[in-house]
Amino acid sequence: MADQVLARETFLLKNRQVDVTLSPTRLSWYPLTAGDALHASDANAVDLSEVIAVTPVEKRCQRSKDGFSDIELTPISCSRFAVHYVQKKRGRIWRPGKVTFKCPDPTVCREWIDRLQERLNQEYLRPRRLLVFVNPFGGKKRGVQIYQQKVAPLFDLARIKADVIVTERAGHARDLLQELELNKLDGIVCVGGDGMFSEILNGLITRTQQEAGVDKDWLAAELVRPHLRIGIIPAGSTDAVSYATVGVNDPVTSALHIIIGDCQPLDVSSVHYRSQLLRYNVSFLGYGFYGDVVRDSDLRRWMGPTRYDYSGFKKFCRRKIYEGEVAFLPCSDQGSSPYDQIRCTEGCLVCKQAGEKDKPTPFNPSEQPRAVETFGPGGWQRVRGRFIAINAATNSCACKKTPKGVSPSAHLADGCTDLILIHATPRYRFLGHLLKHLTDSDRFNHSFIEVYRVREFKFRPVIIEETEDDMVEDEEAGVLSRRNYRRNTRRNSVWNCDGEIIDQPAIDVKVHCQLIKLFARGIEETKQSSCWPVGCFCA
Ligand SMILES: Nc1ncnc2c1ncn2[C@@H]1O[C@H](COP(=O)(O)OP(=O)(O)OP(=O)(O)O)[C@@H](O)[C@H]1O
Repeated sequence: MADQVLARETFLLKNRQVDVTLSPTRLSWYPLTAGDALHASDANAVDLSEVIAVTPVEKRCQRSKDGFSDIELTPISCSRFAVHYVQKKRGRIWRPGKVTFKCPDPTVCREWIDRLQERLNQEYLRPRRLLVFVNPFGGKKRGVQIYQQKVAPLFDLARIKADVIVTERAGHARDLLQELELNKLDGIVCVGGDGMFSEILNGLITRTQQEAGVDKDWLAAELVRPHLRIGIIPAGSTDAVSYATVGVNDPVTSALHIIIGDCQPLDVSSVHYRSQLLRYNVSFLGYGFYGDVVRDSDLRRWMGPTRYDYSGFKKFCRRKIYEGEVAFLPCSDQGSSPYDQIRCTEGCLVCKQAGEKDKPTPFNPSEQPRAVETFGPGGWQRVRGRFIAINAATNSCACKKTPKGVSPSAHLADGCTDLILIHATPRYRFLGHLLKHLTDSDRFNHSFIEVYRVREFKFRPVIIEETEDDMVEDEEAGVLSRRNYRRNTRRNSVWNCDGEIIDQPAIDVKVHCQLIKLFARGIEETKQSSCWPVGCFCA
């Protein structure tokens, strides 16, 4: 099928004759004259799935040939068409590329444009109509500029109709998603950071459950998958979701993934407090250190992205300890582990198998039980301890600061989250663990860290009584003075839920396998494979 020739013609490319062939999946061209090889940097084939658009080039300016006026420009009409396609650069960056063919006559040119356009129309995953939300205040406040200058021209080129809404307040996009007509859309795009993405995610899933009559507050509910895909144009401070699903935080790359209709399923965790849904989450949940950092940094938004460094340093110096109990339901796939070094890349087999196993069952509202399970039986395990941090990484959570992520082997769509328990330990050891996030080394190889791949977990904080024993133990470790010990053990932390704050410490979390789909394709393998998962300093 791939070798079948649909059309073949001789055209001019940069004034050289080329033999152009169209197959069902590729457009390729080769120089006809021996020794007339194309320049090494010129492509000589493109996959039709990665063609952005085909456009006629009606007129072209050429220098007059009379020899008297070099600078005089004469428009001449000619028969040309341009094929715009995705060019892959270093470090998983994509850019639009263009090749222009000159045809023997206008009829042939028209025929080729129609033929190529027809093939593109058959790419049914490509979006035709999108709803775009732009956060004008995310990251460096360049959301509107990024959309207008880098994204809108590409959407126009690809003939995508975009309805653009610039948000006026926090929560605006989430509220609009409850009322707007979504039926005619092929996807929703957010221009902003992780907080903005979280709004769209929560708005879309909530709307879908409402329409399907699913009780979102019921922890055991089988949630219904939204039919719309979400696209992320990164314009925030961290852009962790973009890093984890595309590999870079580059607006043009993400726009091109949207245009060609890439599709990446993604796990979503629902976070509950008692019998109430608090939020949906896709990447990171952190209590203790990371909860304190997000709470502190939220008060310093005026500092821009550097607020995370400042608050991180401050909270590291404080090193608070929180006591509590974690119960979790381990992943049913015995072969999958956070230590297995199997990285989730484009076309990941682990995610594929999880998706096949976890086909959604039709929803029946009459079957909803109301009982709320606490620390349930049936495979549940518990760990009680004094923790610096309790983290859950539903994907690698890679970002610029942590190129390989919080949990490098976590998967985008395996229905599990990696639960990382960091027990109380002296500062220098915790620092050793944190520094490993900057390198390739195994960040879990410490006696004070336990990691489990789980489908569900619950956390209950414990306000501990101070005992002599505890204090002696801490003093022996040389970590905390009595005064600090009292100060450090009394208060609860908050949860950092994809960069937003959840105040209730006692939460129940359940991962919903492949609940949503993004316009992305996962982390592409590159020749510089050591640079996984991108954003890596050498990319
Ligand atoms: N018009 C607006 N005015 C004020 N806040 C807004 C507006 N639109 C959205 N928001 C809120 O701004 C918050 C932060 O936005 P966003 O995530 O885009 O940027 P960021 O926090 O800088 O990036 P990141 O989350 O990647 O660190 C979001 O929680 C969102 O709800």
